[in-house]
Amino acid sequence: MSYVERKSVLVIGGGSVGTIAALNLQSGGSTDVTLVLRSNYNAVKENGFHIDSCDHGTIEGWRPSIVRNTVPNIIEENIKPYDYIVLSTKNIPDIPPTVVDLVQPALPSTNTHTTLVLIQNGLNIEKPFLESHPKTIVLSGVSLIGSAEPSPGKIVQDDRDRLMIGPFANPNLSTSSAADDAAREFVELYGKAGKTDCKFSPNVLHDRWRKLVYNACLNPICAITGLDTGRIRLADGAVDGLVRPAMREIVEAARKSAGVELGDDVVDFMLEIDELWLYLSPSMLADVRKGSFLEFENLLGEPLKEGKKAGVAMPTLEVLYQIAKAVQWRTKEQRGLVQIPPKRKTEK
Ligand SMILES: NC(=O)C1=CN([C@@H]2O[C@H](COP(=O)(O)OP(=O)(O)OC[C@H]3O[C@@H](n4cnc5c(N)ncnc54)[C@H](OP(=O)(O)O)[C@@H]3O)[C@@H](O)[C@H]2O)C=CC1
Ligand SMILES: CC(C)(CO)C(=O)C(=O)O
Repeated sequence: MSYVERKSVLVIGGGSVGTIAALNLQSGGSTDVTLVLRSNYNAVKENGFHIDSCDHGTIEGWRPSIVRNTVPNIIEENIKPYDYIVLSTKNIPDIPPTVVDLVQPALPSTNTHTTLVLIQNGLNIEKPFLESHPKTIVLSGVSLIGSAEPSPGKIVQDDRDRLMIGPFANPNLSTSSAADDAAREFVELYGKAGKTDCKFSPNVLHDRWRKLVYNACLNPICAITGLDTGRIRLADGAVDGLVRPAMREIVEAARKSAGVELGDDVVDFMLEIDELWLYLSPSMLADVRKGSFLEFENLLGEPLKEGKKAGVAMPTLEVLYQIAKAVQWRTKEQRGLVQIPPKRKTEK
């Protein structure tokens, strides 16, 4: 009888993307998944997840092996280091806790066993971990899923899960072959149930810049205007006046700052990647509607910074960035994170 070693996976962030990741990993039958929840913890603990998925169908009352509302402290709780930690929270470096602080209890700085998988949008998201956890293999997960959590514990996935996994470059590791092996193994575990399209994709920088043509442009434009990707295509002049110029700036920034050639057709491709009649709300629009903080630094700020450093003129992205920052400030005020002087009448 052959013995197949089970893998332990900790998924931190059981929202729209993380729950589907946990479901794929658990359904494959070779992993034990622990899922860390926050605002939906009570709802899921009581009733499980209600999942309505174009890949998995409708599932009522789903739970992974373990559900908890804190990140395990593996030393204090005497837990064996996880084989993989998947981070699928929003990545919002301007709002505490940082992702490094969040993961730390389950991933000591000296870790060499656990592979960290970042299924998150944006650029330079691996950089803080390369400093805090120099010997940890960090994988990039670029996801093309369309998924939302309209109420706590209810996950609606209406666009197929396509996930590209590859290792982030890590100058602290002497060879890249262990990272390649970890990425390939994760792809196998994730796709084992046969419900998803998960691929090994070694050119992480290319994949991330390509996705930014969408996320740095449509996410903030939809979030700021309140229009989904179908309506923005129908709105008077918005595509030619706003979306295309923003997308072209990203294409140029990718070329000049990272040597990444995205090809002439990428703007049209990203504009039409969602069928118009899906009226898809990008995750940043969903966040504005929920009054949540925006992931604008990694999706917009980082590519803008890299492009400007390389001498690319990025006037559209600059304005989008400044507006997104003001929207973030509005949420900070609503949540009591900033204090303003009281309103006064003009003194005569
Ligand atoms: N949604 C989509 O279709 C797509 C999203 N992405 C990317 O995937 C990543 C995840 O996005 P998405 O799933 O949409 O986000 P969601 O907001 O739906 O889910 C994130 C989850 O992480 C939880 N979380 C956040 N911070 C913490 C914390 N400190 N401790 C514990 N839990 C925490 C949130 O809890 P709480 O509810 O309390 O905030 C929430 O449950 C993002 O980078 C996004 O850009 C990529 C492709 C498509
Ligand atoms: C556009 C989409 C849904 C791509 O899969 C995404 O990345 C997001 O909503 O942030």
